[in-house]
Amino acid sequence: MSATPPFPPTHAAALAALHRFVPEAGARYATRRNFDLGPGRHHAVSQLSPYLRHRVLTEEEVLHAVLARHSPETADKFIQEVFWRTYWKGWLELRPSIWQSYRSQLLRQIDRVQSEGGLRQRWQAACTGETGLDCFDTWAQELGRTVYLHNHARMWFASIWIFTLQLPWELGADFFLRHLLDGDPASNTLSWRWVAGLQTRGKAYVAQPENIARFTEGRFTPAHDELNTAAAPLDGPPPPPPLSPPAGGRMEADLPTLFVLHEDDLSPGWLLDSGLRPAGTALLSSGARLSPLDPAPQVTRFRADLVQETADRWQAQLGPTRPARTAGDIAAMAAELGAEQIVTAHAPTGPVAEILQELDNVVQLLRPYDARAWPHARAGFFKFRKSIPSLLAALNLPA
Ligand SMILES: Cc1cc2nc3c(=O)[nH]c(=O)nc-3n(C[C@H](O)[C@H](O)[C@H](O)COP(=O)(O)OP(=O)(O)OC[C@H]3O[C@@H](n4cnc5c(N)ncnc54)[C@H](O)[C@@H]3O)c2cc1C
Repeated sequence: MSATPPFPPTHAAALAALHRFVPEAGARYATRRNFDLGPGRHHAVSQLSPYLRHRVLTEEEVLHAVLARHSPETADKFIQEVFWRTYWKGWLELRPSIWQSYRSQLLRQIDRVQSEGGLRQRWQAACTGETGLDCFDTWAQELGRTVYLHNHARMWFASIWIFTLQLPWELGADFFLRHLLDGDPASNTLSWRWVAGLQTRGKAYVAQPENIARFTEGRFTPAHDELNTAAAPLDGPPPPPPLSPPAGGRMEADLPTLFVLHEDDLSPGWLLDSGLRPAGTALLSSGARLSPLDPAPQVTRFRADLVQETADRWQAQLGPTRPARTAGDIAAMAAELGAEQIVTAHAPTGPVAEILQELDNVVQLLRPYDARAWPHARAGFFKFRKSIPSLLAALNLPA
């Protein structure tokens, strides 16, 4: 197996991956998506998440491509999965305090790791894949090597981390965020909460040996006494009530403008089409703020490379460009250019949004797709799902 992950940081590679996968997005995806056959054999799923997460490809583009080939009924399962991403993002956008409390609990758990030797050893063994549990260790090492994990492996891994190894869920979410190329504040934090039983309160996801054996086609056959199969959900406070969805700002097309191209939205065509003519562009990648611990170098490099590649493709319309890591970098560039406004695509809850919040005069423009979808993310996915037909209808999909 190659040590090089199959995710070149380019739009062309993202499009090629989409076109390769589209024929599989119908019945085959529905029947095979839960099977994890191991690295190099994830052909039943799209592996588009590193590109979708950074919006090198947008959800709309992917839905368009799939529905040009399949009926909504045949591709129903795949469409729903794409909307899970949209839903989690909207849900966290309406409850940003969940991200803030995850971050502060993570700091607390990292302190514990430093002061409690036993916890530190168990955490290190889990991160390096040396717990003695064959399936878990293999997934930890696969993640380290390929910077991707199949969805089912993520569920089993998180469940074993929390219930069998009895490690704090925040440390597991952080381990994923630092190693996944698609590491995402919403999908990651809320999926870990869901496995733990904090998201759908009282209902945890507890990995079962038979399920692992079946969906790995016998690659792993953990014994019953190796896994804690009768675990109770973790206890925690109920989620706060939803806030109002973000309204999105309005730019003044005639003002001298600095554009911030950031890693949460790397498809700037819609902004340029709506009249944005920047005097210059700051290229914002927040890799270093992902975690108090060091992210995997592949993750920070992938993000920075994707931002740079996007800037190269749109170079003619961006003015002079320069990498930025902090609010101070952005403010300095705005001052040098004499910019009177800073315009950017709305950054959802997470490190990029935190950097932008440190600036005064930022206009964050909200994609119509997000503006339509996020208000439906007030409750569970079951309710959100009912709005999928109307959200699809708004996309002007092929007849
Ligand atoms: C504990 C845990 C942590 C996770 N952390 C992340 C994360 O940090 N970043 C991330 O992008 N996804 C995360 N997921 C969701 C999901 O596992 C990945 O999006 C999916 O495995 C990506 O692989 P794919 O592109 O081959 O998916 P496919 O099966 O081909 O699905 C197509 C697309 O639908 C979306 N999607 C599919 N499943 C989910 C899901 N369960 N939740 C949200 N969106 C989904 C993704 O955009 C994906 O690219 C996590 C899931 C779990 C259980």
